[in-house]
Amino acid sequence: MPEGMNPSSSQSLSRGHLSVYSRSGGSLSDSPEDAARPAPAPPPGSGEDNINVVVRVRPLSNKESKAKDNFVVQFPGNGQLLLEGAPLPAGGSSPGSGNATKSRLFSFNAVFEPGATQEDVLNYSGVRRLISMAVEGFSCTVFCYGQTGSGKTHTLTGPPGLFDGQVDPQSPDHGLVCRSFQFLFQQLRERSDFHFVLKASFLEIYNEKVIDLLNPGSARKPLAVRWSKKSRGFFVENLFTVDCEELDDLLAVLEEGMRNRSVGSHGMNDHSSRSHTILTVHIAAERQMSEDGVFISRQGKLNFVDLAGSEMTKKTHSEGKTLEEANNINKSLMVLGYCIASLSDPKKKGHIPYRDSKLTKLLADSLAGNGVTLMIACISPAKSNMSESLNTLRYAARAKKIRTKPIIMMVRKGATHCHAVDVHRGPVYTPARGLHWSYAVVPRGQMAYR
Ligand SMILES: Nc1ncnc2c1ncn2[C@@H]1O[C@H](COP(=O)(O)OP(=O)(O)OP(=O)(O)O)[C@@H](O)[C@H]1O
Repeated sequence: MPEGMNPSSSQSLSRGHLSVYSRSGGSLSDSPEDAARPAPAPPPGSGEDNINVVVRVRPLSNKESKAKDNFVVQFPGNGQLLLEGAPLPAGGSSPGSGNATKSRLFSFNAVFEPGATQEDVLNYSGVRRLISMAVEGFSCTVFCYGQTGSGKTHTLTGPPGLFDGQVDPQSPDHGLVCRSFQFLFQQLRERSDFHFVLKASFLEIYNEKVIDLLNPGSARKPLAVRWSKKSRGFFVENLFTVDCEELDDLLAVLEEGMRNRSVGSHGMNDHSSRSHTILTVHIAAERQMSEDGVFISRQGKLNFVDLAGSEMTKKTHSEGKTLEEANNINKSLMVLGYCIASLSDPKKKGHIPYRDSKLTKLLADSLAGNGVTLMIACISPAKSNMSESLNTLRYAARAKKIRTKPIIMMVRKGATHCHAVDVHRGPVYTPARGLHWSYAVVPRGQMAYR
């Protein structure tokens, strides 16, 4: 148990550490065995996928325990979470609702109780399936969302200090990123039918500026975010990408980025991320399709996004530089909130304000494009953080309604030329094999994920 956390708060939970909701045929809540299998095809005809959402509740911190803060979260099971005594909005329809409270029940793909380990999060959040899908050519994103000090960085990379000095890759404190890298290489070793090429990049968005965390020699010179007509998405110009042949190379990328990112201290977290970070692993899988030198290359992607936490500056006692950072963090999270609200409301079919922040430009494809996305909402169980936890859970519940259209991106390379094609997985009939799931290569622009 890392320093600063109250061990008794996790011991007080007797119902196990995980509460999983398994949709029939759903893609999350996988057992380790399920997740190790290749990602199954989505149901025929759907072509769409919901953003999967899990919640992690951290233990009470020592500070919260010392202040005799109450533990206000209950775990009824089945992916449900009950927030006790949440305030009703002032001016609500019920009489006297200004001071009134009500317990609120939420339902997610999985809920991790305070005693859940880092390994539990790898095994039961659905991230193993996401990695399998990235290997197959899908663009996959894991992002952590929540108030400052709620455990986002702890969940993705581990507790503070883990990357100072010599790093032990076997440390039980490692978060989802290091564990995912190990699982990814395990998957690649099992796929000898493809030749894989991995590249990684690591950036942060600090005060609305994109900084390359792998190229600090550039004196933190901000990079431009541009729109690519070809890929119909935003990208960061001149971002450093590193070839990663071995697991150690990916771990070196993680360590380097973690050392270079912006961290600060305020009233609610001594090691607070002052920026949003995005670590991306590009996974190109190439296979020779015919004797005459035609290759198919699948272009998968795995993004790990550690969002800076929303802050009530009164509570964090931010001032000067920390206040400027907090304002930028809150502003970009507000734009993200607008985007999530618009995307989750089927009546709002119009404009989504992606262009209003660098963060939403770079997350646009994960939120509503062709990607597969997992959101990990992190909350504190303390009564003093009730309204922030309620906000996070509302965001998370909204995000769960967003639907994306995952597709595999492939490039077909001939012996003398190379051109892009779109590839679909779906039912194909051949006399030899009958009806079976397979890939179909179609000219760009005639995409249909079936
Ligand atoms: N599940 C957990 N178990 C044990 N300790 C935890 C857990 N989650 C968070 N912590 C501890 O709580 C503290 C704050 O967590 P962390 O820095 O990850 O929060 P954060 O949400 O990333 O905050 P910020 O937005 O300010 O960066 C850290 O010391 C971390 O190790």
